[in-house]
Amino acid sequence: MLNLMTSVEAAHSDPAHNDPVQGDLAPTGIVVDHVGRSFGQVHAVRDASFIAQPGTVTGLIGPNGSGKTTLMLMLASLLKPDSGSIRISGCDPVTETAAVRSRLGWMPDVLGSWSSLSVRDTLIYTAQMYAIDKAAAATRAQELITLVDLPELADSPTRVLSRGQKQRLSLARALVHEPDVLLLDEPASGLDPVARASLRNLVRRLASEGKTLLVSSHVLSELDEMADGAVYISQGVTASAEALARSRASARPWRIRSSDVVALRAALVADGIEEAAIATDRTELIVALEGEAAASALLAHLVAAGVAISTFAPAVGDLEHAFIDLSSGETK
Ligand SMILES: Nc1ncnc2c1ncn2[C@@H]1O[C@H](COP(=O)(O)OP(=O)(O)OP(=O)(O)O)[C@@H](O)[C@H]1O
Repeated sequence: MLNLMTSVEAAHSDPAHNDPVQGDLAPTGIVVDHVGRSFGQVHAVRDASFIAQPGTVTGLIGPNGSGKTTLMLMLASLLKPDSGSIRISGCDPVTETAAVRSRLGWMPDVLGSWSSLSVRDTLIYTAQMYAIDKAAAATRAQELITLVDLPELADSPTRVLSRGQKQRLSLARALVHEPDVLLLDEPASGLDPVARASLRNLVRRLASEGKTLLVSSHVLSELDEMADGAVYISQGVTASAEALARSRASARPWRIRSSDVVALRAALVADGIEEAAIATDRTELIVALEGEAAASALLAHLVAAGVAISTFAPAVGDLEHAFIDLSSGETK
């Protein structure tokens, strides 16, 4: 199961959190400390703090308009924060822009591509922009074409690519210079199930190579499977450790299946769950339970009562639960 919110917890529970950059933490990965950015009267990001460690995948989740893209643009050195500080592999995107860009790969949610260039030439020219010589750029382009599975389209102009194929080219482009830190904005958008599975494998592989990945997505089940932790942002503010702890302990629906639904229902009622609080979803019963300990205790009681249980699992993933729970309340 996902180790929910470890990244943001690290930032909020660290004694040096008031200034994580000056604390004991090694200046690697991504360190965001009380960052804010407004556009006129619109406070797109008010107060964002978190740490994403090397070798991990961190999800960035939040409702529409909560500041995810603005935050990513600041991390990518494409937008200057009004307040706070950012470190990418120890470098400041504002004062050490070139160093940050050489260490960071950015996959935007929509690929701005040169439509008449081929996939291969797009990658070669991108590599050359990072001062990779032509021969090495051609070799790197071929490696990436294989990696993201675009061999048939390698020499076609990018304008013929489908949305999903453009996503794969965008990811390849972000990887051209072998960055330490990767920002992926909605990477699974437009991908079919097979391409999503290979994206997930690739993301995990990049993390196992020691890279730091920050992935924003609205497809929470997708993130649940690939992320080690997540940062939740709402109205430009990252969730506090207290809000996350409350969310983890709050009631969430569990799905229970038995070949004998009548016996299952009776056992749930005998365990103190009100009849009205038991929902039915086809062959399964759904009950709200507060935390893992309550779920373990109920399962033990049902088994001890002799009910044959074939499914006992959360009805929503960790991230979806946190998202729904945190969206319904204050984040700070
Ligand atoms: N250049 C800009 N000028 C004015 N307002 C902006 C600008 N960019 C973003 N905003 C506003 O800042 C807020 C945060 O936008 P942002 O795109 O960062 O959200 P998001 O979390 O990425 O949203 P979504 O999930 O819908 O992609 C929104 O209210 C948006 O309208």
